[in-house]
Amino acid sequence: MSTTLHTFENGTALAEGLADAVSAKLAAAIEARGAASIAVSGGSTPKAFFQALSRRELDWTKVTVTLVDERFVPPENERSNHGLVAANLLQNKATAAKFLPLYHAAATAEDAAVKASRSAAAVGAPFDVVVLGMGTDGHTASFFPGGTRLKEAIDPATPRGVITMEADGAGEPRLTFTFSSLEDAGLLVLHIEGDGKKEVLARAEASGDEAEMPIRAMLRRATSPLQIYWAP
Ligand SMILES: O=C(O)[C@H](O)[C@@H](O)[C@H](O)[C@H](O)COP(=O)(O)O
Repeated sequence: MSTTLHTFENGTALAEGLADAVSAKLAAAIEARGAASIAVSGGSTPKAFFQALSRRELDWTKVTVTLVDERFVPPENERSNHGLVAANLLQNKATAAKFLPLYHAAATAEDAAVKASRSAAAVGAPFDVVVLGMGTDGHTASFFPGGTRLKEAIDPATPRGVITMEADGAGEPRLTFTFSSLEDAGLLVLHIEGDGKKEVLARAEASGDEAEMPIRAMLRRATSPLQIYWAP
């Protein structure tokens, strides 16, 4: 498994550079098979990237956008990643894209995960683009240290799909694609910003258990080369 570090002078330059790389990959997929798929992460980091990507000239009607993970809340909840993507990515040119939610108004997070797995089965196998984030605890997606189903989530033998996850620090129950759903994306990206996250990455790249810093599963075992995008 290989990683490549792409360093930018600031977040704005990174957002534009990442939007260029992602839109090129999506356009190539549309050219090759008439469709493209992208799974993005939530959190605070990706907002400027989403806004830059939303302005790129693409046949967005052929693009399916989904989430790497989601909090088990409806889109109108301020914690919703769907809400974040709707407000920042599904705008401008990208308004025409299809969105595939992970959250479903179901009795339990487990019921929602089953529905999300079913609807996602026809989309990402593999995804054309996956953009991961990373928490200061070394989690990515909803692969949290101490997570209820972490071992299952990062096990390469676990099938593609969406599973639930609960963990201290995760807030609500989470819905997350499994490692096997994400690690072979056509373009696999880790987007982090700030010196603090750079230090967390350095710790993750050192020796230690994947369970301690689950981003290590991607750094060590992803099939696709991991493109790390960083700005101070
Ligand atoms: O739902 C989420 O929170 C994300 O998918 C999560 O994995 C995120 O990428 C990291 O927590 C980093 O979040 P920040 O960008 O806010 O640091």
